[in-house]
Amino acid sequence: MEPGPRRRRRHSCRPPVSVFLRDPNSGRVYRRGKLIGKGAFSRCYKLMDMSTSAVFALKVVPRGGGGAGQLRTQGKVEREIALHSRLRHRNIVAFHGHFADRDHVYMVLEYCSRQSLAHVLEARQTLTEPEVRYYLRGLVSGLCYLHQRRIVHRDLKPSNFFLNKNMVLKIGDLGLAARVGPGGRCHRVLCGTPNFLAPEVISGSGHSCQSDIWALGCIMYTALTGAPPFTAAPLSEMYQNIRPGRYPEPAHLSPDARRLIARLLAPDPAERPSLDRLLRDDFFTQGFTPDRLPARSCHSPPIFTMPQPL
Ligand SMILES: CC[C@@H]1C(=O)N(C)c2cncnc2N1C1CCCC1
Repeated sequence: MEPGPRRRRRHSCRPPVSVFLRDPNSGRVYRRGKLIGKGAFSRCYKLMDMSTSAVFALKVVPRGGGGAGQLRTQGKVEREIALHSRLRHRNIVAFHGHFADRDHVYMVLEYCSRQSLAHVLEARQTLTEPEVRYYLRGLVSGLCYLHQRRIVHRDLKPSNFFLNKNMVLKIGDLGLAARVGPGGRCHRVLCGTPNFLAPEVISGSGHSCQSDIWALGCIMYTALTGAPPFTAAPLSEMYQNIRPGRYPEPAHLSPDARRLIARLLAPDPAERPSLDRLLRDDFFTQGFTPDRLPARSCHSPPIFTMPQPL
């Protein structure tokens, strides 16, 4: 009997995630809540600590039954845990613990009840300049912490910027993050298609802190105009626009915003501002930055009442 064609493993035959989970390292018992999302390699759930009722986000990665793809996923997960578990910063998603059983690897992460900046952009299309200053300030602060530890994120994009109930921005998903070598570059092959690829990454010189800063430029442009700077299809045409840093001039933005975007999207990585120079740019110093945002700004433009001079 000829063996039939090997059936590709369908996702449906993934082992189930039990409702009660015990972290053997801490002894904590958690109750798994509803599924809040599915990625290519992971499923995410709401999670409650049974003894404190504290709520977390659980990221579950199945342990493969062998096979090349699984080995890569295992290495990837271990690297993400090794990197994320050592980080602690207000604008980085808190890592509360990890454990594994026969079928899965579990990561207990900070729960962000207002989802991500991608959801805000989906609801609002564009943000006001004060809101963009607010989000960029949190982003720059978290990114500074990563870059000081020689870690490049490599996949900065709105869906990786989570928002907690107080609208504090938290950089998450360090699955593609990597330590940069002494030359300040990371050449590890990227097993994901990052959104905002910098010219030097396309030309194969590898990721650096400056390629994260290019991504900030793409995010600032997208949040202010409602569309990414480089969108052409096919990919080859988009790359032809990225290399020289050619994007549609956002005419209706303020001159300070246009100038900062042009600096961040400089084709030469050495010309892009460093993170601390970024916060001293006129865009930040000449404009009002709110200390916090109202939750309603997730779906409608906030009205900032300036403190009136007495
Ligand atoms: C757990 C995965 C991811 C995440 O990393 N965090 C911190 C998070 C924190 N809070 C809510 N959701 C979070 N997510 C979502 C779940 C579905 C897609 C991404």
